[in-house]
Amino acid sequence: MYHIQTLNKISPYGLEKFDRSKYICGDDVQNPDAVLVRSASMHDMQLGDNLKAIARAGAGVNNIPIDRCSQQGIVVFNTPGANANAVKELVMCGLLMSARKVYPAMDWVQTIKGEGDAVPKLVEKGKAQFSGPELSGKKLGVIGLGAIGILVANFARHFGMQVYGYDPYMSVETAWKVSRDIKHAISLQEIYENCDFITLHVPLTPETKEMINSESIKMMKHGVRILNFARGELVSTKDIKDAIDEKQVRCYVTDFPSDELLGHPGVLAIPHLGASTPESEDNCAKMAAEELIDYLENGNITNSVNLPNVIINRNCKTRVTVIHKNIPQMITAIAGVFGDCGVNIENLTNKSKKEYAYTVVDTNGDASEDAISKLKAIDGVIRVNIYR
Ligand SMILES: NC(=O)C1=CN([C@@H]2O[C@H](COP(=O)(O)OP(=O)(O)OC[C@H]3O[C@@H](n4cnc5c(N)ncnc54)[C@H](O)[C@@H]3O)[C@@H](O)[C@H]2O)C=CC1
Ligand SMILES: O=C(O)C(=O)COP(=O)(O)O
Repeated sequence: MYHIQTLNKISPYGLEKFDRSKYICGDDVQNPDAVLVRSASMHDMQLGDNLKAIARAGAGVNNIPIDRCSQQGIVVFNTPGANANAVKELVMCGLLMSARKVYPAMDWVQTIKGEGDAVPKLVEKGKAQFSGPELSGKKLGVIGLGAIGILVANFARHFGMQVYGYDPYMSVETAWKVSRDIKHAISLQEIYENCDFITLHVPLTPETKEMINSESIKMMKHGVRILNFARGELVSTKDIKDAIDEKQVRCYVTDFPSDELLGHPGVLAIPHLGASTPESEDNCAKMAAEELIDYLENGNITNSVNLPNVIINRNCKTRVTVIHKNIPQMITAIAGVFGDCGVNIENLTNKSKKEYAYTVVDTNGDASEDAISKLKAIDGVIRVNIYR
């Protein structure tokens, strides 16, 4: 039996992928083979020796100790694009809310309840304080043109916005999806200096942490509106509050409220609802479950953030997979063990990702305990798994 521990509420649509004759799933599962998680922080968690994989049903993996996982040979998956449409739709709502004063206006209109027949007149009188600009003709800067950024950039054109996109790491495959009308910004400065609205769609990394700070805000247009549906730590809380107080920033829409931001005028705080739609929860859970199942049962890796993607049909009696450091002589050493044990290799695949690599060996022979011990003893080998 495989044991799957869930750390957040995971859509049943994903959980039902696990065949109950082979899998036990639940939040109380101990010593799991794999963990299914959304935003719960795993940084302070012990990662047991039996743990082989973690699947993040979602995009951001900053809640997972990736380095520790790699060192322990734990494969970390995410579900690229599975919640992108949900986030895009809420970003559009955020854009509208940052311009038109819908939220404070709706609060205000409730205060005239009880005024009877005077309500329509009071509405017409009171509405003047809530006028806000249109999006059409304004410039939107999209930072990060991944699954979400591209959808946001392409959609915003339908609001009549002029869109600038910035992503120095964009793949060619991704570039094909960007509409031709989107201006390719070659620097962040170009976005900061030109745009009336700026929306962040980058992962939280040491490079992007607090990328919005007093220095970057200084370069922006007076009265800029900033949207953050990516991660709270991308924006310096102190600097954004100061910039709002100085009217340099007109509005900050964030899906990641902190105590200091709540109640601050000019901040529109949303309780991390970007991916909270049934459609996206289903998509993410299904994709995450399928990734775990194919890894646990076949050793195939799809959408891992710390190991290379390796998907090979299984048509041999035995598969042995090795997670190891990406250093010279590993393939020779691994193949040598099979040779020494008299086992013929039918197929050997090796792929690497940064400091780590993955080797899959298929054979019609058997992998003896002796062979497995020898593989584990190779300097640089982190984990060996057998699939029969
Ligand atoms: N509010 C919510 O509920 C959700 C938030 N997110 C957040 O949004 C982020 C983006 O999600 P996706 O678009 O699905 O991820 P993605 O991986 O498809 O796209 C991220 C893009 O950012 C780019 N990038 C990385 N560093 C950059 C930098 N320094 N400057 C400019 N571009 C840079 C990458 O090249 C990539 O194209 C996630 O990492 C997560 O933190 C994602 C889903 C839901
Ligand atoms: O996918 C992401 O990065 C998200 O932020 C979504 O988080 P959630 O799964 O809604 O807790």
